[in-house]
Amino acid sequence: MTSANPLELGINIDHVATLRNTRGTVYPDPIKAAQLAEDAGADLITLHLREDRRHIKDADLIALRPLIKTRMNLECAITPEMLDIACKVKPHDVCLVPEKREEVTTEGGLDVLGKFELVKAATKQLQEAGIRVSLFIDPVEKQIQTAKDVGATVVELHTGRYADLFGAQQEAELLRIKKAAQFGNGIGLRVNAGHGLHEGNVMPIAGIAELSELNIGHAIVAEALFKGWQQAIKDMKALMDQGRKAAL
Ligand SMILES: CC(=O)[C@@H](O)[C@H](O)COP(=O)(O)O
Ligand SMILES: NCC(=O)COP(=O)(O)O
Repeated sequence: MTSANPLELGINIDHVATLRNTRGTVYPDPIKAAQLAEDAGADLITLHLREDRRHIKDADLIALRPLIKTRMNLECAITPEMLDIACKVKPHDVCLVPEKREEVTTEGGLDVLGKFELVKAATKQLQEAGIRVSLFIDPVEKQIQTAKDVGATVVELHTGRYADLFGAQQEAELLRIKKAAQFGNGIGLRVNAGHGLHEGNVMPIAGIAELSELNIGHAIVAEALFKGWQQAIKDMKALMDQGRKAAL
């Protein structure tokens, strides 16, 4: 029997801020969402400070940092501005993600291979500030190995393609993610996963014993509209536990 890594749930609060920003009100408050999420069992809070600030604002990040009881995982692009902000705010983790202004949401993983020196320098700068660095990458062994080569200790596998597929194609992508997680674990990396996960597709991903953390946001905010924020988080945790147990 495979001994599984404990599986943690990171709640991404980006789209609480999206709803707030639609009218420029102060509600719903992403800070309150983060605190309620932690009380409901979230193991960490993830937030993505995008260059265009379409949802999370600098003020959200700064206000939340001292209030975090679990762990803050800041997602950001590799730019001097973002690295400077990260080194000032000092979240527990930074997950470096690719970013294009015109994208609706993150479309793919970071090309660590193609941006080796840039990623290596950013990783070093963040680690020297005491921040653990994760790289958001596609489930590709060469990208995982290169993540290790640039000094990252964590990778987050992009599950967006898995989320968009169905049937045999989704099964094939699930196997690709599983093999990537096994490879990453095998070379000593902490392997996380995220993007596009929801109640209907999370269990098979949770069943991958080599994964340590799932970051989920959009679908939780959506479910919260019908069952409430904390119930949506508790239900997702329960599905993750079921998925993990079913695979052992
Ligand atoms: C990196 C990732 O998949 C998400 O965490 C990211 O935050 C998606 O961007 P939006 O939250 O802007 O959709
Ligand atoms: N890194 C993935 C994440 O934080 C949340 O992605 P999503 O669930 O909002 O698609």
